[in-house]
Amino acid sequence: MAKGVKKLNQFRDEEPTNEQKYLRDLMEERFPTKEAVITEIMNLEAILHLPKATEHFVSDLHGEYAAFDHILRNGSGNIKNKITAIFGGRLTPKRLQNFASLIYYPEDKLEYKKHQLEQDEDGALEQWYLDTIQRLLELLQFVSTKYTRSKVRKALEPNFAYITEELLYTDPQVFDKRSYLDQLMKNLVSMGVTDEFIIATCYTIQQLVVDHLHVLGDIYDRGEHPELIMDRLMSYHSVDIQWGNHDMLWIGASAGSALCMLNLLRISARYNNLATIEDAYGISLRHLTRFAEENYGDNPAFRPKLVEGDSFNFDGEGLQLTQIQQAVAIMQFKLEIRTIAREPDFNMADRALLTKVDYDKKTIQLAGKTYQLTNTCFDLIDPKDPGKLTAEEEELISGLLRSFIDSKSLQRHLKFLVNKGSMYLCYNNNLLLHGCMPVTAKGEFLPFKYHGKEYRGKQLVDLFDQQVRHAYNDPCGDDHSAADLIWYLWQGPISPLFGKEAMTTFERYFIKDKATHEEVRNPYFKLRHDEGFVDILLKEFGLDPSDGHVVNGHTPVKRGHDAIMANGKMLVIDGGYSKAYQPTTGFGGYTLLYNSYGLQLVEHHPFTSKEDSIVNGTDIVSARRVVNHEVHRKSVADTDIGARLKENVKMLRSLLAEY
Ligand SMILES: O=P(O)(O)OC[C@H]1O[C@](O)(COP(=O)(O)O)[C@@H](O)[C@@H]1O
Ligand SMILES: [Mn+2]
Repeated sequence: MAKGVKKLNQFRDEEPTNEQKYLRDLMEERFPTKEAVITEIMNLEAILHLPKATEHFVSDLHGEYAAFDHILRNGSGNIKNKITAIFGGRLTPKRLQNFASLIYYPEDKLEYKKHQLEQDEDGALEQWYLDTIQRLLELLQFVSTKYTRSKVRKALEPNFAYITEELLYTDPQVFDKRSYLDQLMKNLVSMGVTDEFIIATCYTIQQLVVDHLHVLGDIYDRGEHPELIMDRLMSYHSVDIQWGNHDMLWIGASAGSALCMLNLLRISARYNNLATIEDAYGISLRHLTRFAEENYGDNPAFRPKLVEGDSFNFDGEGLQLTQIQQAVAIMQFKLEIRTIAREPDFNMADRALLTKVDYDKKTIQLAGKTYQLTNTCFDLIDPKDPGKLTAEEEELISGLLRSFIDSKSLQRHLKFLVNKGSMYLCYNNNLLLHGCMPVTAKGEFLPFKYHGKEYRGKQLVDLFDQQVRHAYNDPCGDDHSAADLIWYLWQGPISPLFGKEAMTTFERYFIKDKATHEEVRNPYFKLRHDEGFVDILLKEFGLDPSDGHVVNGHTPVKRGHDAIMANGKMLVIDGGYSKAYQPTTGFGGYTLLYNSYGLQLVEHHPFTSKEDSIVNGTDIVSARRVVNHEVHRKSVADTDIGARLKENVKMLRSLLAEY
């Protein structure tokens, strides 16, 4: 115990918990003198009065790295807002936009500018550098005002921290200081580091404009580069993730669920993204490809989906993908029978579809009706035991599963996804959840029976959260059940991440009647328009309905359809990044910003390209809508971090009383 500190505080009403005692001990060690305690109290009290920092919400990234990267760089339009706030009226709209794209893509924009202005003989480039540095400093100053100096320092590139602080905090109007500042600027030029300085400052501005990022799930599947998104998230300054149903497939594969792995392989073949698995994660698909080529032919139902820019030749690469998709789909349908049989709690016997097929007549019985099957590819199915894998399928699956578990690059990403992620998150009185909370038509939380106990509402998502971690951390355990539960999260009828009665993949491949393709949504999706229902949901998670919101991703919102529901308490922000879904949604999707003034929904145009932004200054923010405007501007004191700081202040005050 530090010198001069009396034995534990006698004046507290209640006996402190072990955790409180531990924290106090730590505090005593960190602040061993009265002066140190006073300084820290003053520091924390000052922080509590700063404006609340900006949170940025994105969702359903689906492997679309370039679009996601752009949205991070422009802070969903927040950088442009700040630029307009300072330079509006001083710069033309074109110059504002050019300056914005310098901040988004500093390296490329600098090259472009140099190339553009180098030929000018009257020193245009030099003037541009001078103006640009001045403007950057002005902007940096503006975006720093929300933070303590120490936080700003942490966001600076260490090599330029000293010089930036001098430039930032010295008043150039004071005459004596002016020559000092001029000298600093000259030094930047004479040492040939102006470009580095500009680049570093642009990234610092990006970092300060958005303090914290929430990713509401579905990072993986459908798009080309989920692995680049994961790398970007891993180096982002502050982020949390709520898992999506697609993310579950990847976590499940690494937790030893063959069924999850087969689903993700099937989707990867369908969207022509097997390169992610082979090149980014180093998992060889040679054996699978050979097996598929030997056993399957062309089949119109299994051809890969074309997105803009794709062109297939259906007797080459396209045929190979068609063969792989069939091979994997059939193994998937076989394994579904086994899993459904060994997990009676899942209550999914009606989805063991291969057991309902008449293999001679090529028909299936579904809900008492018989349907003709088309485009079948059932040669490797034993009609007497349709769940049985052939010896080669068996070997193929176990080899692939081993490779998923052994892939170091994949495990690096998934470990981060599991550790930074969760089923849901309560953050600053908002509930963040990818899909839904399964309910009855009356809005009562649906029970899920698991190993003899019933779970519903918050308890249910907590159960899933705990089991996902358990399965991921013990991928080779004998007990299948936690890994099976991850698959249940992908397509189970009471999965909060799926939110539909059944996934009709089989029907879409083999049955013409479109009525069988429909996936019936849980009543949650209707009820979430109702304010009373959203209030109940918030209360279930211990949040205050008068101030809280629920944020969901998962369901693409069509342009013109409202993403703001229940009197502004329910917000749905499926990003719409997925190129494959843009023809349906008609635009680039929504993101959300939450700053000290309130929440804003941001609408995006589909992303074109980085080059377009650099050369033409194209931005993708199309409109912003205020969800709510705080009557009193929110400060750090009103946030979760603020609540923790207040606790610390309380503890420090009691410590002070004892010195
Ligand atoms: O468009 P695809 O590739 O056929 O996938 C459709 C499947 O994806 C799902 O929509 C799930 O994905 P989302 O979470 O992106 O909605 C299923 O409900 C559906 O069966
Ligand atoms: Mn989803």
